[in-house]
Amino acid sequence: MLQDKKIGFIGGGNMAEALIKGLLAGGVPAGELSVAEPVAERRTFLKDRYGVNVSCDNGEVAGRSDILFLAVKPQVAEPVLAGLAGAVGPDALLISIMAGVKTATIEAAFATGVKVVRVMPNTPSLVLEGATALCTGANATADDLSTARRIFELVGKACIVDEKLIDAVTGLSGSGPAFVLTFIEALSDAGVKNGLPRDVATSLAAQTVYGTARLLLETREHPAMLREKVTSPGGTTIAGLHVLEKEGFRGTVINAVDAATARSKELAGGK
Ligand SMILES: NC(=O)C1=CN([C@@H]2O[C@H](COP(=O)(O)OP(=O)(O)OC[C@H]3O[C@@H](n4cnc5c(N)ncnc54)[C@H](OP(=O)(O)O)[C@@H]3O)[C@@H](O)[C@H]2O)C=CC1
Ligand SMILES: O=C(O)[C@@H]1CCC=N1
Repeated sequence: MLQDKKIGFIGGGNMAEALIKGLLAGGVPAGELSVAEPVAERRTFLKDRYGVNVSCDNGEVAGRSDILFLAVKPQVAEPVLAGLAGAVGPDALLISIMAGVKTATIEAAFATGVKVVRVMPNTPSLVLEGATALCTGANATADDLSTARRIFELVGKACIVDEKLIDAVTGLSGSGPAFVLTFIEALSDAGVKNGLPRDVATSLAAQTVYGTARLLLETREHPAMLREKVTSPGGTTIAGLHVLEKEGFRGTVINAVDAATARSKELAGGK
């Protein structure tokens, strides 16, 4: 039961907040959650908003956690892991959400046998609509993986993948919200260019993306089949689709996900 576990976070940033919100919504008592965060204003915010325990001491939070989230930027992984080495209990489960950082790198920083689950969530977890993929390191058990999966199912959808696919997940769904938001902003700009007020344009653009995603998920039809139902012969949609194809829209999207995936692989080297 998650309710019986003490859960800690190293780093109290955007993703930690999204997960805290989901855990609370899932019935985990605030008193069981602790966050180690260096910035005093951020600690005050998290304590006041969510009622969680806060500390500026990573070791203190690690020492009292059955499940410990590693939620700092990958660029500070090395010193943070080194600082935690003696503080993590022998049965603790480490759940890393750090982009690019391999389970083997985390395991190497701790005593032999440390249990690590590596996860790539995304920011819609904040509104319980996250998309997450998880994989295990060398020592985490099937039970550990299912505990971690249950946590991420509190904040959205979760699936299990091999660790070699986590960089691709990072490029697609980890970074994906930024790509989708850029698309929504562009749709809104286009509406404004054609005379719509900004608030109307942004609301129409966001609802169109949200509604289309739900249509796809709920009908389980192929995207091309659903697109066909929008596209009248000689109509407006085919005129727009022609421009997207001419301008290389699909190739650009594929290149963007490729670049994000490649960057995730680079982060493994600590760069
Ligand atoms: N944001 C996203 O969409 C996603 C992020 N991730 C991964 O999640 C992790 C966190 O990202 P995100 O929440 O966006 O980042 P944030 O910068 O919002 O959060 C990281 C937090 O950790 C704090 N911190 C810095 N150094 C330390 C330290 N030594 N000990 C404890 N805390 C420290 C930071 O403080 P300060 O601000 O002072 O540096 C900050 O508050 C990253 O590894 C990222 O790759 C994964 C999926 C999606
Ligand atoms: O931009 C990043 O590096 C992180 C990882 C995935 C989303 N944000």
